[in-house]
Amino acid sequence: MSWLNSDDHDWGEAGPERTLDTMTSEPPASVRLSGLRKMYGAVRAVDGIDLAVGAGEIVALLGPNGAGKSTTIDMLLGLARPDEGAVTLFGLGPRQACAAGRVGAMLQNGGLLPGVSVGRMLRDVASLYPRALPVDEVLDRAGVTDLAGSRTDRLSGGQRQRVRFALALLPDPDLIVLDEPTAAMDVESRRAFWVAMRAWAAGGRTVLFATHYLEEADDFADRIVLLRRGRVIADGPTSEVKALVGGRTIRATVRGLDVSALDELRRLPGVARAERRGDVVSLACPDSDRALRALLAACPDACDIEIVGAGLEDAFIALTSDTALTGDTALTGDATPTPTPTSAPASASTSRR
Ligand SMILES: Nc1ncnc2c1ncn2[C@@H]1O[C@H](COP(=O)(O)OP(=O)(O)OP(=O)(O)O)[C@@H](O)[C@H]1O
Repeated sequence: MSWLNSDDHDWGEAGPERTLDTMTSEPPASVRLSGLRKMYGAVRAVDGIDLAVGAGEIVALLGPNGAGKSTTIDMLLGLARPDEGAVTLFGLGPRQACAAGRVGAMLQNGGLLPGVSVGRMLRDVASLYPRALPVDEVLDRAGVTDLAGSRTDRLSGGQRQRVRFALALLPDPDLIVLDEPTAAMDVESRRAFWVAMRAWAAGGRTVLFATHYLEEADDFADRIVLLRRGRVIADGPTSEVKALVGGRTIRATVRGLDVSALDELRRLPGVARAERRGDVVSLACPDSDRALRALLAACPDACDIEIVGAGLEDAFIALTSDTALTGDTALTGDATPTPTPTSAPASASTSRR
């Protein structure tokens, strides 16, 4: 794991910090980020992130390229120094928490010891932890028993990822942090990875992972934190993040619809946008009940009607697109209500900057 040879990042971590966690009798959060900022030259990679992740939560960090996910994870693990703000893991500084074996990490470019077998590397690394799982068990859990005798520098990209997963499990951590864990895996490996991950997390352990695979976040995470330009723009249960972009789509077959009739559908109450493909119209609806009543009144012959919830993909694009920032899109446009901390569901929060 990269922090094992991260001497170049040795910037003198302080002892346990006096955070809210350490000043109360509450058990400390698995992860607490307070006012984190990081600049690379003129680039604001991370621009004021506050985040608390409780024990047993599975949190997906989502965001477009360059949103600041990897930089956040690097600071969280003590691999990069924040310009401002603080990180605590279980009430400890990140390097202390990692050294104590409380944290396992799987990074995009985390190195593997070269020139040794996978089994040998795991045994060597295990000896560095105060309490490590037996190597055979880790190989089995990560599904890489067949790779135990393979040299680490002769693995494929997907195999390397699975071995990195084994390394992350090795200290029997309470928290696993994963940066795009399945990026190089084929479909079968990806499926097997998430099965193994679920089994591991079922014991109430905490998982924080960055991904571009929205389906993975939807399938696996309890909570989604959406980043854009180094800031948190939405944070809440998956279903609530989806709800932030305003509801549902109504699809119906309406025969003989011309352009002016489509314009009329766009103006129906409860409808934000209308599109047509052949005879099938799709209406994006912040208020689908109202929209359906209006559609049936306007087009009594409409048939094959279906109503579907907003997908995570829609939420992701709407919340992170450039136009979302300018305030003229589905997030803030005329027909779709702007999600704000008061209009958003109780436990979801958003901020627009
Ligand atoms: N070492 C670095 N030096 C200079 N700029 C950097 C460095 N690391 C990251 N950046 C910049 O900081 C910003 C955030 O990058 P980061 O890698 O954290 O984003 P990300 O959300 O992980 O992106 P991706 O999904 O593409 O991996 C980007 O603009 C990136 O170019």
